[in-house]
Amino acid sequence: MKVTVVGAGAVGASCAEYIAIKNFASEVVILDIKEGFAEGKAMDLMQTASLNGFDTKITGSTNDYSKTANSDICVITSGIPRKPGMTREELIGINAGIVKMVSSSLIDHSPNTIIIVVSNPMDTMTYLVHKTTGLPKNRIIGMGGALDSARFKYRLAEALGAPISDVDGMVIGGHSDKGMVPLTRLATRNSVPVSEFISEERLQQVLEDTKVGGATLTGLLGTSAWYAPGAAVSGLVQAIACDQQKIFPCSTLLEGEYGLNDLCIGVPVVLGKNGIEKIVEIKLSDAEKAQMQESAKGVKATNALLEL
Ligand SMILES: NC(=O)c1ccc[n+]([C@@H]2O[C@H](COP(=O)([O-])OP(=O)(O)OC[C@H]3O[C@@H](n4cnc5c(N)ncnc54)[C@H](O)[C@@H]3O)[C@@H](O)[C@H]2O)c1
Ligand SMILES: O=C(O)C[C@H](O)C(=O)O
Repeated sequence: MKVTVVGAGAVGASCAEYIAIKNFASEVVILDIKEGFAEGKAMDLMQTASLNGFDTKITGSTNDYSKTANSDICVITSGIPRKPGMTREELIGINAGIVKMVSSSLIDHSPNTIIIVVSNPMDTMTYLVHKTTGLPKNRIIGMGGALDSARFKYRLAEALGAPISDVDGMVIGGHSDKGMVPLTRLATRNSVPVSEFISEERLQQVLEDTKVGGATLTGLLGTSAWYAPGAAVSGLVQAIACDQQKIFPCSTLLEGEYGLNDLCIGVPVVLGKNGIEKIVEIKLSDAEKAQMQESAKGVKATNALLEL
């Protein structure tokens, strides 16, 4: 199993590290445009192999896509991150050009690959990869919901005073400060609805904190987060590489599902060896449906800025 990660920055390196530590891939290639940067990150990571006990071979490449040839899975993290006070949508001007160029170069060398899009604004970048590559929809996956759900569980556990492993919950919708739809109605502590343990008001606070999870970290760090994003990507890569048939909320092209068309947005999907094996349509309440419609409006407004 060969995995390419484009972008050796904070998220790309974290993602490569988690993939290696989980020890399911034979090879990870990290590629970056900055001279020597990917090679340096790859060497540093390889020097953790004996310490962390993995056999995955990590190599770096300065913009040489021949090194990525025949990758089973490619992850796109190249592009600029936001700074405090910015929205993800403001990154479109620079990141669209980068993602377009990177996705075509990847496909030139790995025509059968599955692409995971991370660069922001992620839902729009995922849509752009569809328009650029024309790959079947099961082979283009946007990562956002897995991260947002992890943050939701973190906030739920905090509110409940419970261990995170006792908590389950999912965030669907757009990966944006306003567009996320944390499904509080379906969140549970060991199968019991969380509303049995905390007030509606506290749950609303959890929802609000979850939606601005990325912005909160950007304010603290001065740039956006990388550990949880890297871990979330590695979870998707592992589910595909190991044909786990697990459900994750991912951004995918909708063609009528959830009453939405012609956009990529986060919904639950089953991930396995073919990428997106199935879009899972769960029954939403009227309020949740309305939130999804609103979220889709936001994503479509950003998509409209693309020069296709
Ligand atoms: N979808 C998500 O949940 C999620 C989570 C975190 C970050 N992100 C996004 O991921 C992107 C990367 O974030 P980061 O913190 O790693 O940024 P970073 O600046 O640390 O790293 C980005 C890297 O991309 C490289 N790059 C730029 N243009 C390139 C090109 N044409 N080809 C190859 N490499 C190129 C840069 O040299 C840099 O090393 C940002 O757009 C950020 O908003 C998304
Ligand atoms: O918040 C960001 O800009 C980066 C990423 O989308 C995140 O949610 O951490």
